[in-house]
Amino acid sequence: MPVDLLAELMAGALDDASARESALDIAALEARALAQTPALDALAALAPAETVKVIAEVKRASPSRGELASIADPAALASLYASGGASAISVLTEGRRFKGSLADLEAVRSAVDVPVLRKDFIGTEYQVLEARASGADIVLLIVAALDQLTLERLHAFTTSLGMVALVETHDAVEVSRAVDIGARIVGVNARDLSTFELDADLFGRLSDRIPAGTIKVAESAVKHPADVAHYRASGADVVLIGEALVTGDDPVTTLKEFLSV
Ligand SMILES: O=P(O)(O)OC[C@@H](O)[C@@H](O)c1c[nH]c2ccccc12
Repeated sequence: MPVDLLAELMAGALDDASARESALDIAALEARALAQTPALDALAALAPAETVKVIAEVKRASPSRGELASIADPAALASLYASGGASAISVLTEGRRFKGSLADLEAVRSAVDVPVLRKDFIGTEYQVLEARASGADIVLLIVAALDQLTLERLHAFTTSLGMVALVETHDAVEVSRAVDIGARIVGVNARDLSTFELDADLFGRLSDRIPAGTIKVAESAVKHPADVAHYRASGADVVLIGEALVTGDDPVTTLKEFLSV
């Protein structure tokens, strides 16, 4: 039986969050979250427009691709992304396999004035509060990693904090589960998080199942401008790009090329 990598990533992220919780309890964390400047309006920032939008990701490594970039200064990279025209910045905060942290998220938050996404394996209210306390405006909720009641509860909790969730799917059943909880932003990840296989046509096959009025995000597998054009032609409002931006020499130019398809 193949090891379920998504389950492993989720279990690791939950363990790490429990360790942080023994140093800062949920009441103290909540106080920090509520003391933050209110979340930015990510629905407005990512709203469908005449041209495609990009969420640019700060990503040092991944389990499927290994080391990608050292990124000594995530704030500086995020500023470049914003100046290149990114509509939001995604920050991987998972430490074990993606080599990110909440400190990265905080650094990015103070460097840019576009919405910031906490990209992690989120399964508890504690992690959602951490996102807000570190300045996130958007959190990732991965449908495949959550049972429907938990998904619904975390989605409602995210909204109650003034944030919005990017609800990530990978098949038709998951898209209907996202729609059922009233997701306003639905992502389709071309990468299967259990096997890491890529399917760049998956977004196109699922796109029509996402109702009008929902922001449609195509995630992963963009290497060239033609890949952005492909997602756009299949109905993507927003494309989420990591590897191609962190491994290229010049993220601003790369981003501009992606945005001009
Ligand atoms: O580096 P890429 O292929 O451009 O992919 C970015 C992003 O879609 C990917 O990092 C991602 C999408 N969903 C996730 C969930 C967890 C961790 C990572 C991800």
